[in-house]
Amino acid sequence: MYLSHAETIRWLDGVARLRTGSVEVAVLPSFTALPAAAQALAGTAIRYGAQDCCWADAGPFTGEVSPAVLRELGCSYVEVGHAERRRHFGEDDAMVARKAAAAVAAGLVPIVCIGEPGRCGPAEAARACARQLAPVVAATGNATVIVAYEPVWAIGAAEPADPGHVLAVLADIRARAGKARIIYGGSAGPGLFKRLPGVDGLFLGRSALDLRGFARTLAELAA
Ligand SMILES: O=C[C@H](O)COP(=O)(O)O
Repeated sequence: MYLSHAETIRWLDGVARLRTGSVEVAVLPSFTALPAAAQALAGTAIRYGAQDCCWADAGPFTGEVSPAVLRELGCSYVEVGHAERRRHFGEDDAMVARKAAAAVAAGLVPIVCIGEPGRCGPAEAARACARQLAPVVAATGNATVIVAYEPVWAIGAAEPADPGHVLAVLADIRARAGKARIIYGGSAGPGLFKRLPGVDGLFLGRSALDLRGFARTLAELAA
């Protein structure tokens, strides 16, 4: 919710012109921009998805958005369990797991956000992530899932978490997450990827809104 609708459309047009090379790129704009994303990204390798979904495909859930409808709109991915959903909208680990399972059932790849709420050592952070991840693993089985490790305190911050911390927590997540790909988010941007060996990708927030910075990050992932 950083951009207006008109700004989002201009941003999507810019994203469509990015050189992605071998990097898999997906963007997750606001629900209202998904048809525009379909149009702007048609003919590119860039996929798109949503920032949340309901745990049900249809029924009496006023204001919610169905994962089946997201698929109908051409989404490949849907983010579930972002820290802001957990903090402002009361989403708990069980609800996030239900959403992830509903996404899988609808043919979407869930991007499941986990992360410790406050600054702490890697062992405590790994315990918090394990608690959040366990119901998701139980609910999604062998399905394709992406785990976005986002230390909550690093979201919207001046700097990402220290790479040593990230890599220590990531090792524990990887041991619990089966074949899921694990990406890092939280003030990620240019210069970070090479400092996180073994991370499968980055989850960009603010830095992706600057298309020149987005392009630099993409070039680093492609290198
Ligand atoms: O949704 C985006 C992530 O929470 C990261 O945001 P940020 O890169 O602006 O800190």
